[in-house]
Amino acid sequence: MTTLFKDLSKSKRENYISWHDYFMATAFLAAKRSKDPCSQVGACIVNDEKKIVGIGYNGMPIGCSDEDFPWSKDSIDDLENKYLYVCHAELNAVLNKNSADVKNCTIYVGLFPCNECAKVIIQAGIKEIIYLSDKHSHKTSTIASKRLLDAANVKYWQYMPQQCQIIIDFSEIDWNNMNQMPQTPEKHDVEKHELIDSVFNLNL
Ligand SMILES: O=c1ccn([C@H]2C[C@H](O)[C@@H](COP(=O)(O)O)O2)c(=O)[nH]1
Ligand SMILES: [Zn+2]
Repeated sequence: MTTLFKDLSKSKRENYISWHDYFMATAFLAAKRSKDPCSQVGACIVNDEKKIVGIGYNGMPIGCSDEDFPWSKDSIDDLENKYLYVCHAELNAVLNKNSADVKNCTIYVGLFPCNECAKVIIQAGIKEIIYLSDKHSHKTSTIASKRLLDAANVKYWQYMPQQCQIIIDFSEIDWNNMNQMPQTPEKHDVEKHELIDSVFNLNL
């Protein structure tokens, strides 16, 4: 008898995330590391093989403590505002690159790049910017940025994610399966077991 039903075990999952959502979500995940109380920005650089070659978020330079440098933005003393000190997400993503260069790459970023980042993007050879928010579009730094990017033929466009939320749920993992210890446990299996124990101890 021929079956009228599709064998689900043989079909691929349908609700996997798109490339654009994946790279933008990666930028957003990086932004979660930011200490900026007002704007957490993340950037993710991707090459033409869809490989991530750089990730960054806005933060104080190495050796400049997040505790000692200011995070405010409206002190009358410029030296007490973050702007003179913080490294922007795009700069960090380029500097953190794990490839020889980022020529012809695309950068995914939560906030439209400022003029300083536009210069870095252009000089690094990045050819496309995909951004979410343009909340500083009225600022001279954004207007100058667009002028630079237009002149240098760097494409930019605003992305609307296909899913408004992507939830990372660590408890989705198949703990039961991971818990099956082999007869002669390898070192990594013991570590896995310890991890499971510590997760359960945290009541996750
Ligand atoms: O191209 C950019 C522009 C800004 N940022 C960072 C720098 C600051 O930490 C915040 C902006 O702070 P506001 O309070 O929204 O002015 O965003 C960046 O990483 N890249
Ligand atoms: Zn910038």
